[in-house]
Amino acid sequence: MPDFVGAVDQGTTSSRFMIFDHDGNEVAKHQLEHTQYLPRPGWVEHDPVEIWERTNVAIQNAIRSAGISAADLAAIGITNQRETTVVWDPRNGQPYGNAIVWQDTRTDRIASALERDGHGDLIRRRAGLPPATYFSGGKIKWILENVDGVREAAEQGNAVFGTTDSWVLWNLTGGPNGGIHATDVTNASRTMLMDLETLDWDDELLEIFGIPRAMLPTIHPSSDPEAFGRSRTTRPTRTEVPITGVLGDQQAATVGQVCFAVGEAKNTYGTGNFLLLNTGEEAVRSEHGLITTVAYKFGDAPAIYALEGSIAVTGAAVQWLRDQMHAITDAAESERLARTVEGSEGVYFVPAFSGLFAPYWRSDARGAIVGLARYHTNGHLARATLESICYQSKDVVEAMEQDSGVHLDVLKVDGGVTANDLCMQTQADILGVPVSRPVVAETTALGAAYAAGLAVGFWADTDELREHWHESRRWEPQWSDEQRDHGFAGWKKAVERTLNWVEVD
Ligand SMILES: Nc1ncnc2c1ncn2[C@@H]1O[C@H](COP(=O)(O)OP(=O)(O)O)[C@@H](O)[C@H]1O
Ligand SMILES: O=P(O)(O)OC[C@H](O)CO
Repeated sequence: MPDFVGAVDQGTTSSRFMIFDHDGNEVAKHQLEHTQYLPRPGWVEHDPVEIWERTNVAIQNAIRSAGISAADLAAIGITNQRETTVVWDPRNGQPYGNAIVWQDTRTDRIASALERDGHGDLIRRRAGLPPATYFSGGKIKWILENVDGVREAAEQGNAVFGTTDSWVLWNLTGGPNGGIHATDVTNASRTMLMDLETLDWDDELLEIFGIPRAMLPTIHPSSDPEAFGRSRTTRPTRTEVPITGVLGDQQAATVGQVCFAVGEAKNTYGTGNFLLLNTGEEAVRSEHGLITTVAYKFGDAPAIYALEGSIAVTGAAVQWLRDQMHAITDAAESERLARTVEGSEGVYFVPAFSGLFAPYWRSDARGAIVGLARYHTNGHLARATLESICYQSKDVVEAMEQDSGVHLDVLKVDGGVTANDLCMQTQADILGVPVSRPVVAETTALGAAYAAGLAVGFWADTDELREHWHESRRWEPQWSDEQRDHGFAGWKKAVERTLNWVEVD
């Protein structure tokens, strides 16, 4: 058996390839950002060709920097930004336009029409999701209705859909020359088109959206020794490596954080925040604004479900400070700037750039900064930005505790923003529970590697994976209850101010 497992992490801001050893330690990594296209207010796009080319370069470079060859990889896993929708021509690999990213709100009218036409309950019941701009179904419908020739092409089998896992997998396994058009249950559970119980595309949902089944990838378990084929492009040796794990990035982080028992949860802080709570073999329905999703399915074992609190804009608010406001020059500077003041002193920033996701699901919300006086500085704005990440997480933790009855005694965290010490301390203060980060912070790629490695026997079982998890850092709450309650009440008031801002009907 080769000594390593590789993982593609095709994220919202970058694509990376990571190589792990048998103990789950990082051996090598190569990461490349891709362009964020913001052509109109509310629109967010990526160029699928750029994503694939950069992913491919990241794979080659990571293998080279590890000083190994592709033959040393026992398997490859793929994990990805979920929901982001690519439609392409399988005859030549040409996409029909840019990918519509999960944060994009152009489908707000489609989402509200689904509710108005009485389809909301069926979608919630069968797919576990509220009709929202976030999920892929509306994005596919938008492309079919707005991009010339795509509907006819789809009906003839010349336009296929995939989230970026499928796009990368198809290219990695040969593209127009026999590429495999597939996805896994976790990614399919983000489309509004899959029945959570049968784990297959649902004809009634496809009918509602007007999407031909022929466009859709085949759905497989997240960990499978055969279904995803072999990588044909892992140069320099061109050795074919089996691809045996595919799962959405938040589900992968759940696996990487070894949340294998009912009641275990993690919160990932990237472009957005995503808190997932393992609910076992039961697809628990939320009454407090969370969504029901597949956490993972390993081979023939039953699917494991999760309750998820998805937040659209967290690290992206830091990117906004950097790229749009030019208040900082890099993400880490947000911490230095925030430390120039003692606190946010009444300023709240609600970054509802894509409306509000969990637990509000309000596509009519837009961003707001409230509580400003002439006294305030960009230091307060930076504080309020970091606090917005933590207050939004508090909203979903509260919803999760109400839905599940599980009271978190510690919050396991990971993702780019967890490098921000002040933000993590603020999170512990606002939640009133300790926050804990593992040694391997790249839990997303690690989870994809675990799914791939389990399928080929590189790791025996989930008990073995548990042994790899070690805490690197813990933040203890320091605020008084009064301070915490006062701060959260202000946040709730600020959120109110953002609602009903745009017309979506
Ligand atoms: N030190 C930091 N402080 C605050 N935010 C940070 C810091 N470092 C990175 N980020 C944010 O983390 C995000 C990237 O995290 P990552 O986990 O790579 O995200 P993704 O998987 O969504 O691409 C960016 O939005 C960036 O603004
Ligand atoms: O790429 P990330 O880490 O921002 O994750 C994006 C989510 O998968 C969107 O649902």
